[in-house]
Amino acid sequence: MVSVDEYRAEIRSLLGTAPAVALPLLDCAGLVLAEDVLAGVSLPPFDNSAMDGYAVRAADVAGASADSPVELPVGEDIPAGRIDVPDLPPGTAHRIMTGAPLPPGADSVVMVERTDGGVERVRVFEPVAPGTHLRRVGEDVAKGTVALTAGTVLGPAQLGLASAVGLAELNVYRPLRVLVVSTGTELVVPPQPLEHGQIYESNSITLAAGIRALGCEVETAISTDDVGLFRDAIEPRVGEFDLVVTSGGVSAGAYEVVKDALTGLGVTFKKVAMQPGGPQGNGRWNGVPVVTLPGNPVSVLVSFEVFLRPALLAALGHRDIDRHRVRARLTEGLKSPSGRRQFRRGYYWQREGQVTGEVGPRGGPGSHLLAAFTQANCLIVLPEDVTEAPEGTEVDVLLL
Ligand SMILES: Nc1nc2c(c(=O)[nH]1)N[C@H]1C(S)=C(S)[C@@H](COP(=O)(O)OP(=O)(O)OC[C@H]3O[C@@H](n4cnc5c(N)ncnc54)[C@H](O)[C@@H]3O)O[C@H]1N2
Ligand code: MOO
Repeated sequence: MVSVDEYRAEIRSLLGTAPAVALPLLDCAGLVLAEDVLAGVSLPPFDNSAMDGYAVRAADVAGASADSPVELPVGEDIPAGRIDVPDLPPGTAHRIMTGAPLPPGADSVVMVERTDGGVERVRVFEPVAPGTHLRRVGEDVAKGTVALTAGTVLGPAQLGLASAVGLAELNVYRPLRVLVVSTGTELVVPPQPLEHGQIYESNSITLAAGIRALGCEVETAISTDDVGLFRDAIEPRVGEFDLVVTSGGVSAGAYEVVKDALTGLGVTFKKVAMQPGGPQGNGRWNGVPVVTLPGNPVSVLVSFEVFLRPALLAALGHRDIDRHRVRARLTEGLKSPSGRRQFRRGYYWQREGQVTGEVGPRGGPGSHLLAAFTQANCLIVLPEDVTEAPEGTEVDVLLL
């Protein structure tokens, strides 16, 4: 048996790191920047107005008040987008809009609300300090400096900034193309009718949804437990993918299609000291990384959480690959098999003012209890040397 930590490392090194690729900004959402981005322009690119109003010299309106306004002739209109910006002669104002370039000579902007809004001449009711309502060139980003560092996860703010500094594409770690294969002669794809002895297939949707949420591209396939049919259906497609993930057919019985088809082709099967998710396999099939998960739906989810999710995140360039881990007190006693790390589905909460949260199990240890998983918000971790954890025991909890 290999330990959970050894097997995690094995899957991580199997998946490696995806190559970098240039993608249009919107296709980069959720992906990780592969290299630093230098700002090709300053932000703001020029001194500009933060308000709709009048560009003035502060000295010209120094004595203004509601009772004795200062009246200035209005020279020109400077809407946002005007590129031939006229100078501001002393003793005059230009009408200016938010985002418009500050005319040379002006040192501040008076909001339109502090004036009579005049078009030919304007009466100003308040003085302004020099620099008021201005946004200075380079205040946000200076041209030539690093606007986004390699390793940044690209969300709305980061992609907006990339566009703001003039980029249409970014170099990101390429989303992996993953083939998810469910195996089992008993499997029926909804909404086909079900015979007694058959079940509806669910692992492919579980895995595809989990993998796609990380930013990968996913296709799914279903195979019976016939080794020949499995090889004929899947092998020709393997080369199109960066990773193949199978579920089912890896344990100890007869008709273990994945084990039977891939043993001797570069995939090795082993037992990991965990529950659920004990029977596992991985390797390369025609050079393509393959991870073979056990078939039980909860084993699939737990294996995804413990092995695949962190390895995929690392391959996609993420640094933060682990779920947040907190300590919590069990609200119910739990039993765990000796020598195995048990991951129980749980619900974690923290009362106001409480330092350590509380956690209660959702469903039993059975790896077929998929509905209970949907009620869970965490995995409770019971270490290898723990066989009994009474109510009140402090445990590690992985927040999902
Ligand atoms: N004699 C032993 N029997 C079993 C052992 C063992 O060590 N010795 N290990 C058990 C454990 S633990 C697990 S986990 C399973 C893993 O078995 P397989 O990977 O071979 O999975 P299957 O037998 O194909 O399926 C298990 C279970 O899950 C259902 N299943 C499979 N695929 C799907 C799917 N795509 N959607 C929904 N449900 C699926 C399948 O019908 C079975 O009920 O082996 C234990 N046995
Ligand atoms: O390891 Mo199996 O995944 O316990 O049910």
